[in-house]
Amino acid sequence: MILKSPEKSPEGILNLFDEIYSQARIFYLLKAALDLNLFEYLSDYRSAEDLAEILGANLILTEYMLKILDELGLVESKIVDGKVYYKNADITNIYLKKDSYYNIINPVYSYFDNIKNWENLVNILKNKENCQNIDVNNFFPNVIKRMADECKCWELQKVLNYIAKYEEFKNAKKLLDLAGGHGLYAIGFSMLNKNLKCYVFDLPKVVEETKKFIEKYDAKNVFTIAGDFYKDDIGEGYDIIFTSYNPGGKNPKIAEKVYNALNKGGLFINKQFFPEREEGIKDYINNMEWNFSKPKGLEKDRLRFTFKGDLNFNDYLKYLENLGFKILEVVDIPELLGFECSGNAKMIIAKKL
Ligand SMILES: C[S@@+](CC[C@H](N)C(=O)[O-])C[C@H]1O[C@@H](n2cnc3c(N)ncnc32)[C@H](O)[C@@H]1O
Repeated sequence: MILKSPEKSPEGILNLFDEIYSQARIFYLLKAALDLNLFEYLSDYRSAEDLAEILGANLILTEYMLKILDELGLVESKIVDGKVYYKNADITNIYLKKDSYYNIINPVYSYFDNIKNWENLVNILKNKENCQNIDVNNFFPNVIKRMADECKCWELQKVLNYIAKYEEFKNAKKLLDLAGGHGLYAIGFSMLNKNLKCYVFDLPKVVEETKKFIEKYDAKNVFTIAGDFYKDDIGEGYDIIFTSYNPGGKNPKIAEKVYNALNKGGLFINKQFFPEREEGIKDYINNMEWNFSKPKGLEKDRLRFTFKGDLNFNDYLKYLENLGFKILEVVDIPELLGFECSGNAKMIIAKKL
């Protein structure tokens, strides 16, 4: 055996592990940087010595960490008298510093939480029920805080400004944000149209959080309705029903409820993921993760962001038309945002005839 090579070289296997290991190391380096509040100290240029001292960290490791963060575009460097100084890049100041209104530190930490499931994958794989015993009422109050931080720094403004151009919006008096969670869309709509009364419908424990956002933004024309949209009445007489990333957003029964609750001539604006094809490893990983848990009260289907009873995109549009909607527009969300994001999100704008 010792004199005979195998038929194939180990290059493929070694490179695969090496590449993945490098990415994993960067992942944990970023976690350490955030755990140490490293970016909090780099608003202005500092040397590695200075930073190591502040953090109580090893100098050589701090130097390498800064070089890596520089390569990643999170800090920038300058050399003065042969000495290197580092400070945060602009995007780091905007998104990774605690005092920035737009910081997304909380959503970023969900990566560090979720990776624990992958460390525990054998157990998850062997637990054939794949059940985490949380229910929607306890799960969503945290999810929506993360989603508020995420949407408020780009998607929220893009969507609000897009919808504000509609005459139907300008003339609207009553809007429902169905499964509105944090309520930032409703709050934003109420700022764009001062004559509009906005209602955020969501689960009882979630609307307790919504109320905190309403108070924070001093939104006098935004109100909450606690309920379960599968079982409860969602109200009536709305000129606009908006809904975003709502588990019922591809469900025909919810579409019918929306139709009945809208005034004639009113708009149904539905922003959802329509993941219809699996196109490779990223989709497989995301869909695998989606199947790690099944919170009680959510009938998840196999693909990420899909639920039992959902219609696919084309059938959903046809269903809306059969109900009596005219599809005015379908907006491609990555196009609206100006960058690619996974999940094939679309915003359907339909008018009740
Ligand atoms: C993914 S979050 C979306 C939040 C917000 N619309 C956004 O786009 O950022 C889904 C929302 O649906 C709500 N939800 C889930 N099931 C619900 C139900 N049966 N009745 C009412 N709301 C529900 C959750 O509480 C949560 O606020």
